[in-house]
Amino acid sequence: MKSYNLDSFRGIIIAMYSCYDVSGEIDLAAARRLARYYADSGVKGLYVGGSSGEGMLQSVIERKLMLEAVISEVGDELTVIAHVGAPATRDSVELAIHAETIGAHAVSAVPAIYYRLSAPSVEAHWQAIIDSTDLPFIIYHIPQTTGFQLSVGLLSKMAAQEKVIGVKISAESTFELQQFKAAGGEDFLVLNGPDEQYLAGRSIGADGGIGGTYGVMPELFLHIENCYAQGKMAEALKWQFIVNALIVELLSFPSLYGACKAILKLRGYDTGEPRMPLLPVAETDLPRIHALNERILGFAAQVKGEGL
Ligand SMILES: CC(=O)N[C@H](C=O)[C@@H](O)[C@H](O)[C@H](O)CO
Ligand SMILES: CC(=O)C(=O)O
Repeated sequence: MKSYNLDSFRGIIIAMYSCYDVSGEIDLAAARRLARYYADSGVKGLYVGGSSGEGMLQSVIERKLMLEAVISEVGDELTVIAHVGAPATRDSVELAIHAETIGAHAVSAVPAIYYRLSAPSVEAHWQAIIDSTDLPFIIYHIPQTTGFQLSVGLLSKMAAQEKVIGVKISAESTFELQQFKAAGGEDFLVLNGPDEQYLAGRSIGADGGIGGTYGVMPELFLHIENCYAQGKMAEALKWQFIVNALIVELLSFPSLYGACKAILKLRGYDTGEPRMPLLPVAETDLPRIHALNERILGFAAQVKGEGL
């Protein structure tokens, strides 16, 4: 049995976008405002500095600042998971220690990127992070970007440790998700990564999800989760399909994060542009962003009207 409160990690956790000012520097006030917006939306938590959070495009100091802004605003209300993955183990360890010092609820990390690493190397990397704090640790498995295939064997070995409470799986195989759940056991969390498969992942064993597009439509994912929890599968599926059409549109822009940030800006949350090499939305695409935002807001109002 894990001694951590696993329930605080079950549910909808937004992979939060980073906030920059006009010159591209971390914007602390904007980060606090965005975190507040999310806390008021009713989600369970925030995942800071991951893929959507552009942690890999920031310096160690910038990553600390972004996390500090979020924790100071919502650390008492939401579960805050600090993604500390970095190419160098020592940077990850520094970030993990900092996260613990300022009150993060868990740390998480991808395998060290860039080098093609062996499983023992990835294991040692993760172990150094785990050993550096008393915080629970969530593995971040995203082979399509890291190139590292996490085996069920290594997952099982990691999951046997008290501090390793779960895995966020962004691979698109729900079979793999189910195998990880089976290997980890009941008190090991499996968190769904691909937002397009939230309901599929949940149905086959995921305890919740961490996703980037949740950040522009938290109400819709909360609704899918509520429908699922109440056994209303047809309704849950209907909304997953609506969400998927929206995600397909989001993915049609030069960068997904640029599109999501442009939508947030329309709602009064200016988080700046994504960092290069991620592309912002072009001026000529703004009418399409506007229309997409209206559609999402319309669905959010509909869901609110339906209650549950
Ligand atoms: C690479 C990436 O950003 N993955 C996110 C997390 O796993 C997802 O939330 C996607 O943004 C989402 O599923 C859209 O494809
Ligand atoms: C974790 C995740 O979904 C992301 O960082 O985008």
